[in-house]
Amino acid sequence: MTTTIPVAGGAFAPYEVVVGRGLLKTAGAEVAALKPTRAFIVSDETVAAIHGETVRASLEGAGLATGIVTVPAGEASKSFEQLEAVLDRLLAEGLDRKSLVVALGGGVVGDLAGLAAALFMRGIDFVQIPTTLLAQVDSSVGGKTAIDTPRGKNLIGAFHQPRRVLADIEALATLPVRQVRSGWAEVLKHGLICDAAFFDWLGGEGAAGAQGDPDALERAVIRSVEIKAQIVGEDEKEAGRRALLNLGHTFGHALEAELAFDETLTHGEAVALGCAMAFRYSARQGLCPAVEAERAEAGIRAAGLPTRLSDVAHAFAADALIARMAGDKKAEGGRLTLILARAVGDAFTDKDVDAEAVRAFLIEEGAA
Ligand SMILES: NC(=O)c1ccc[n+]([C@@H]2O[C@H](COP(=O)([O-])OP(=O)(O)OC[C@H]3O[C@@H](n4cnc5c(N)ncnc54)[C@H](O)[C@@H]3O)[C@@H](O)[C@H]2O)c1
Ligand SMILES: O=C(O)C(=O)C[C@@H](O)[C@H](O)[C@H](O)COP(=O)(O)O
Ligand SMILES: [Zn+2]
Repeated sequence: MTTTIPVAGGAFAPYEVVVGRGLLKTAGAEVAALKPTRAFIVSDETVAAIHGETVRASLEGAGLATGIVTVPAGEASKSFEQLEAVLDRLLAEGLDRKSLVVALGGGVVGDLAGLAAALFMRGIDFVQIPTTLLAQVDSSVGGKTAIDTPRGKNLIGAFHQPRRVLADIEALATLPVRQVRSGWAEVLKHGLICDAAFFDWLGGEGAAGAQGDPDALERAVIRSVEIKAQIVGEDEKEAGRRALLNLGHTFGHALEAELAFDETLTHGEAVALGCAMAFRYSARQGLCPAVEAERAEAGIRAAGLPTRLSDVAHAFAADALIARMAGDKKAEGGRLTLILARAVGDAFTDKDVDAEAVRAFLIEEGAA
């Protein structure tokens, strides 16, 4: 059985996210229905070795000319160097404007391949086949594509929506447990933003999902995609409500950048810690009851995710973190923007954050 979730709102061509089992094997027919001249796979070395042949055979079986380009696994591949390598390969392969890119992998591959598709001949179609939980619940939906630079996270990118998203729950069976938990962080984020009942389910009946239980994972993917689809349908380019999806990211991206995007923290772990910090900061500023910040932190920690700077083996400096946060894409005219909360399930955007209050908070949190 599959579940189909529409992503629509008028600002872009509508598309569907299909969630189900065995979708890697049937991807060929789904892609062929879009009638491309070719369907070229972009993946990373790890995913290509596990799932590449299934998808390649499915595309070929559906009569599509195909091929595959891979990048090394990991965040470091969201780089100018790998973007250039992928684009050069697409050119060398002779793809045309009616060719289609198939992004097969986690958020790194989706963001990189999506940006390559946005740039190739000024924009060609792409299909997302997300193989991590994080990519299924978040990065494959909504059209944000990007690479990092040493100056910060996702600073070079484009909005480019996929034509279709195929989220195969069976693909998650090979995912390391650390990566399952990492994706769970973005799932928890969706509950923290706007669905307190979902957040409580994730910590109760649904908690097995964080350990890889496929039924709980499927429900978590479906509800997450419903939440994200509704928000991006209203606000594709983050003029307003979409910024809520950045809960935990202003802190989280600053931590990732300070760690030079190494493996100390995955993106999901940084977001988990960032969400706990956003709730504690909200409580400190009197915007949210302390008990709600404790509820948020307990739910995140119960899933085995970090909630405190002391959980990370690195000495962070408050000023360095603030400088990173000032370079965040949400900052306007030098003012920090943070996504804060009144309670679990009730996040809001604060565009006028006092940097001195954040500095004091970071020092209370253990930054130097
Ligand atoms: N565009 C967006 O809206 C958006 C949203 C959230 C996150 N992101 C981005 O996504 C990235 C993180 O994505 P991620 O967490 O998927 O990381 P990732 O793509 O690096 O994947 C994590 C690891 O899992 C491996 N892997 C992937 N699928 C596998 C499978 N089925 N079996 C075994 N191993 C598998 C990968 O090779 C990699 O080593 C970050 O760069 C983040 O900024 C983007
Ligand atoms: O889709 C969005 O909008 C999000 O903010 C989702 C985030 O989980 C994701 O990490 C996104 O890439 C962050 O966007 P950025 O604009 O802060 O780079
Ligand atoms: Zn994220």
